[in-house]
Amino acid sequence: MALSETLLPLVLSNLPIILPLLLLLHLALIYTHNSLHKFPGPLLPSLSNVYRFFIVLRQRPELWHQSLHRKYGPVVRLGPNSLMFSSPTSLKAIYGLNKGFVKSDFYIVQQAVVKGERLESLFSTTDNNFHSQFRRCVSSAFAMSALVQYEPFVDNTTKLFLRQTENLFAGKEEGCDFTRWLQFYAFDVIGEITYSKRHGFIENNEDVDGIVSYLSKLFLYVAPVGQMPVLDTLLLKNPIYLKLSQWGLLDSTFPVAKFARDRMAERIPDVDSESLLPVSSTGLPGAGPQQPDLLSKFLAAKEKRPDFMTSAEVQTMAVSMAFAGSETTAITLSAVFYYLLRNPPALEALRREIDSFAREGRFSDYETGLVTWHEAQKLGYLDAVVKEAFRMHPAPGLPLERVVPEPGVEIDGRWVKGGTVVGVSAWVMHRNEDVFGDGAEAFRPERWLPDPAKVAAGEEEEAKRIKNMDGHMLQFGMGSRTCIGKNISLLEIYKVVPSLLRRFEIRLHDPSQEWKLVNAWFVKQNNFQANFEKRPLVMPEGGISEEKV
Ligand code: HEM
Repeated sequence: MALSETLLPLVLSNLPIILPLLLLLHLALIYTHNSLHKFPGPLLPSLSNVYRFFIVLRQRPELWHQSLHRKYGPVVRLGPNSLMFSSPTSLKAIYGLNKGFVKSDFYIVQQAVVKGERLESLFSTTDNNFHSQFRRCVSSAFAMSALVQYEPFVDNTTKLFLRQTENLFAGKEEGCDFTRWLQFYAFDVIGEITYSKRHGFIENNEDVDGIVSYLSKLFLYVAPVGQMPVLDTLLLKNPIYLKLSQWGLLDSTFPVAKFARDRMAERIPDVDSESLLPVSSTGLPGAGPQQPDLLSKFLAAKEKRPDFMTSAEVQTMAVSMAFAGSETTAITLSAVFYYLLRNPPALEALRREIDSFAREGRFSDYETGLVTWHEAQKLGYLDAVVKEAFRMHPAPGLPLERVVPEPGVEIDGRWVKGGTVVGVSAWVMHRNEDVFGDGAEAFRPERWLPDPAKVAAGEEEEAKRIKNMDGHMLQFGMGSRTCIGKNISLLEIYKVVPSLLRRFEIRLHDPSQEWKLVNAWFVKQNNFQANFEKRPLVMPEGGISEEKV
């Protein structure tokens, strides 16, 4: 008798037992994958990424991450192949330079598709070699020393922003959707720094080409799908879609990419050094002072390294500026104002600082209220407020995932096998009381200032405490993949916050209303309505000198 004749009926008759056994075996293999069963964590997420997908879909995963660490300690198993850490030492182990970690597939979900091909950006590439070459090509455009060149662009947009805030919202009882208004500001500043041309959000007080809502929707997709990247190959990057895109039958180019393409077309026709210079905001070449903008620097990098930087890299870089630099800056600005309005003593202290600076005649502009980067550097309480807002509300709301290199590494004294996805969440790290002191849940800018009582006991200790806090801030990431646009965003934030406070009294439209957070990779605020009243500029006590007007 053939084996199949005896075995098949046996298997079939025992299916009700065999199937559950196979399922159990399968689950046991997942559970023990990479020996991750040795790490604490809830059972269901360790068996399938579906659990995490739904948590992120519900848009407040940072609360889940915080509660997991409270319950399980400094390392938690977050999925079949992923761990989340929270200790200060894990930061260096995971994000330290030259450790060989690469970004996880979460970032591949964020890659755009152009003509059926995935487009790797500086932000989304998972290839360390490609990344380091790319970063080297463009890094000088983002150096602190380049800021001086961008300040006139930020000034243009900020002055318009102040004017429009007065025209559109001052004295209006209905107030304004502050987060949205700050988003318009951030998009226009980035447009101006990148192309010397604003998109027109502030002028028109509208979401030009639906860019803001497109980006929001994209992040709502990226965040949950990034928990199960395989879904992306069934959804936005499915083979049919890729083919249609390759054949040109489907053009899903993001509106910012179209804007970038048009600006490049204006400059690329004859690429000599003259044509790399930007056209002015009016769009007329030669009108107004010419400053090098980011696009001109990316084009110059293309000239210098044609073997690496093609037009595609230039365009990707230009588009990344809007992708990575607008929402994140707007979120931070919203956080600064929300926490100030919710904490009147902090708002009062900042006003006092700005007003006495004005009374001493230390601002250069007493007409529009604009504050220069150089002046803002001298406002110590402003610095404390901005840092505290970054701490309380870091823009990235998910762990910054990295893949452990083979054969594995030791993190916090525990061996983690190669291939495991690990990460730290800024929302967890920033509330670590060992680093940030007691009451880390509360907004208290004073924690960033030397405590006068302790200074008496030795200034060095206080300086060390503050430096240590600085070293554990994760809002810009850490290590080789740290935010390249950090200086640009700081330039915007440190200028526009005091400028707005010089010009306006700002209050919450309805203090009984809390803002509503949506964590879709970046933690955006909704329901933040504010009212503006015009405020006379505080003048210097000794009168105003001619050149300061
Ligand atoms: C407050 C504002 C900003 C915040 C909170 C922020 C946050 C971040 C974070 C957390 C990362 C690292 C992501 C990771 O490791 O997974 C990053 C990378 C990056 N950011 Fe920003 N960012 C801000 C502003 C900007 C601006 C203004 C620009 C452009 C002008 C920009 C461009 C980039 C780019 C290109 C990268 C990728 C860098 C690399 O991988 O080498 N960001 N940003």
